Formats: sequence, structure tokens, C-alpha cells
Amino acid sequence: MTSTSLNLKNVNVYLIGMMGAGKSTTGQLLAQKLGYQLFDSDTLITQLADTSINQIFAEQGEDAFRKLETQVLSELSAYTRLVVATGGGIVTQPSNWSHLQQGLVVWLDVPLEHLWKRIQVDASRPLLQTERPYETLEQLMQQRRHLYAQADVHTVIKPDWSTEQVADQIIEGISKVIKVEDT
Ligand SMILES: Nc1ncnc2c1ncn2[C@@H]1O[C@H](COP(=O)(O)OP(=O)(O)O)[C@@H](O)[C@H]1O
Ligand SMILES: O=C(O)C1=C[C@@H](OP(=O)(O)O)[C@@H](O)[C@H](O)C1
Repeated sequence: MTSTSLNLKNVNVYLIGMMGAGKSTTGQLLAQKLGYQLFDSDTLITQLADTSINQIFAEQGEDAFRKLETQVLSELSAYTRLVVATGGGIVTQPSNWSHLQQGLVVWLDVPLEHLWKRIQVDASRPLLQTERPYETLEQLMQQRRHLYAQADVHTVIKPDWSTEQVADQIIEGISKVIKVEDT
């Protein structure tokens, strides 16, 4: 399926969801399928700050990170035809929603156990540097679920789905929302 058959009207697609949900990985393929460009907000933040996400959290704290995240999102929202793989916490800042809602927001909803398996492969995420990282992940998910639920499209991801299947499910979800808007 291409952008012409989807008639996305050039709006940006914002992928939201917990860390490890596959926003960056799926975003790449989704962008290709839509004929869009992919941007990863974490990558842009590291370029802007000229240091790693972990260093920003360690040296400047989470608040400073959130300000950079909002700045990057605000700059991206001036463009069109982007898939934006956001950071898991972007939904926590109410002011970010004014940018997100200019586009289509897609929630990649991955069950906790499955998220945990993926995250353990790369244990570097700063918010999980706690004594009980699984419990921290669970708490973050509980705190954020109602925020992710504000998305236009909710894609519940089965553990055995390939990136291709996830991207196709997102496109199917978007096509339903667009049809509803057109009627
Ligand atoms: N559909 C998938 N099937 C299996 N592994 C996946 C899938 N999507 C992402 N992953 C893996 O999960 C991890 C987290 O993915 P990533 O795209 O970095 O998540 P996010 O950007 O949401 O934090 C990576 O190791 C990635 O290879
Ligand atoms: O959930 C969060 O608050 C965060 C998620 C991370 O992005 P990913 O969702 O891409 O891992 C990154 O922005 C930072 O570590 C904070």
C-alpha cells in the first residue's frame, strides 16, 4: 500500500509507545512503505545536545532531557511527510500533544512481558537503572497507558509479528481512521 492509496494528506505520523515497543525499527519500514522520511527524536536530541541520552539524564537530569525532546518535536512538526519515532516519555508532557495532534498518532502497544524480553537485550535505558527494572517498567506502563490511549490508532502487537507485519497493521489502522474521517 502506498501513500496515494492511503491519502494521508501529507500529515506526519507519530509513533508512540513504551521503550522497546519497536518505534524506531518499525518506523524505518513504515516510512518506506508510505514514501515518507523517518526521524527518530532520540537521535535528533543526541545531535542537538552533542552527547548521548544517558549522559543527558546523568549530567542534566530528566527535566533537561524533556525540554530538548519538546524542542525537537516542535521543530519536526513544521515539516510534512515524516514518520517520527518518538521517545517513550513524549506523551508525559501536555505541551507535546499540541504538536502530536497536528499529525496522526499511532500507539505501538506491546505486552509488558514481551517488552521486557526485548529491553533486556539492551539494558542501557536511563529510566531503568533502578534496583528493580522490571517493576519500574511495569510502573511506567501503568502511569502512561492512559496517555498512549489518546492516540488516533491503537495497534496491539503480537509477540510473533515481524516488523513487516507490524508496519502493515499500522497502515491498516491508519486506513480505518482516515475512512472514518472522510465519511
Ligand atoms: N517486530 C519485532 N520483532 C522482533 N523484535 C523487534 C521488533 N521490533 C523491534 N524489535 C526489537 O526490539 C528492540 C527495541 O526496538 P526499538 O525499535 O529500538 O524500540 P523503541 O524505538 O520503541 O524503543 C530492538 O532490539 C529491536 O530489534
Ligand atoms: O520512556 C522514556 O521516558 C524514554 C524512552 C527512550 O526512548 P525509546 O522509547 O526510544 O527507548 C528515551 O527517550 C529516554 O530514555 C526516555
